Amino acid sequence: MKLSGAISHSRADGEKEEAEEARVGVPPAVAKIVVGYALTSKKKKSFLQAKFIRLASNKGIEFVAVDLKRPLSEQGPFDIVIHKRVHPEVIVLDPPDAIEHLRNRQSMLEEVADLKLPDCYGRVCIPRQLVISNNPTSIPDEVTKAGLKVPLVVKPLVVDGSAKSHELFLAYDQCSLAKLETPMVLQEFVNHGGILFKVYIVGESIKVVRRFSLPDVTQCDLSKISGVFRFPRVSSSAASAEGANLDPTIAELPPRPLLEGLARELRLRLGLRLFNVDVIRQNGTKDLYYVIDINYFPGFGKMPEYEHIFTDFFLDLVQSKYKQ
Ligand SMILES: Nc1ncnc2c1ncn2[C@@H]1O[C@H](COP(=O)(O)OP(=O)(O)OP(=O)(O)O)[C@@H](O)[C@H]1O
Ligand SMILES: O=P(O)(O)O[C@H]1[C@H](O)[C@@H](O)[C@H](OP(=O)(O)O)[C@@H](OP(=O)(O)O)[C@H]1O
Ligand SMILES: [Mg+2]
Ligand SMILES: [Mg+2]
Repeated sequence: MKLSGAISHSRADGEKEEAEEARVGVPPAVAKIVVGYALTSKKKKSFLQAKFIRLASNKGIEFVAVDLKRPLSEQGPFDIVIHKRVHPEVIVLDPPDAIEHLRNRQSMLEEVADLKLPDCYGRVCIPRQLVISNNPTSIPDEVTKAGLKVPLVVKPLVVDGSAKSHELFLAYDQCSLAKLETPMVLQEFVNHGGILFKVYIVGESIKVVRRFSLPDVTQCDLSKISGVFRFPRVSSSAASAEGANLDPTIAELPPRPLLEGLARELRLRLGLRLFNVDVIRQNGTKDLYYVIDINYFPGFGKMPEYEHIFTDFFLDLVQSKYKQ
């Protein structure tokens, strides 16, 4: 099969003809790269948009669903396989172990905490956080012992693509935390002027966009409010922060060299090529950044120019394999 072999040249003639017949809408002369995908139907809808399929098809790239119930060796042949499921037969892009690392909100940020980036363009760190695995009644003590300050963002420990794993709360006091479901991560809330930077990484390309985020919490809020409050997925909402009339000092993008260094290091340390990083800048500072979330294969369909970035990425992947 074609997973580790060269593109169409490795096929027997009969096999080649059969494969080309199955490629609806792709002229045989340009059909060169078959990308197998094993994605949830939600992910398929957000990623495989008509415009992208058209553009890729014009450049000889075709997408074929991987049938998870059949051995991969009976399918394809594929040049590239993309997936967002741990599936033992398919270890192509990216390694399941490396993806697994991002399915836990504690391990996902460990590499960022260990980074030693030069700080000429700013510092990058992570908020203080604590994992609570069981016995919610001991939470207030554990929080005090860990020296965590309210407000706290409460996040499910495991991120598995379900809506529940994106159900987040903001806690204004420690006592109310006892009623929440474990295992969870308690992360210090960092005031950041209500703007978040989503840094998308596709191989060596990076693309950064602004998104709306949670507003700052003041000392006055803290003295008046108590309890835990569920909050919606602010940064994924349809309204874009890109066109909004934002305070330039808050909305100014992080320096490009800082993001490039961060992306390069994370790509190497995580061993992943398709992910995004949520970055905020602490309010009142010019250069103190926090990474609060890393997502494997996020909503790339919302990344500007994703069709071109992915098409180039796939072409580069295949070309470098040839060179090797
Ligand atoms: N430590 C923090 N300080 C300030 N705001 C935060 C913090 N953590 C999360 N937020 C806010 O909550 C939002 C959701 O948090 P997070 O990105 O961790 O959740 P998620 O469910 O993994 O989101 P995504 O849809 O990006 O996967 C962030 O986009 C940001 O607006
Ligand atoms: O487009 P951004 O703002 O980056 O948000 C993404 C999240 O970060 C991803 O975690 C979502 O994917 P999962 O729901 O599979 O985790 C992803 O789901 P999607 O691919 O269905 O759009 C998005 O919600
Ligand atoms: Mg996020
Ligand atoms: Mg996330």
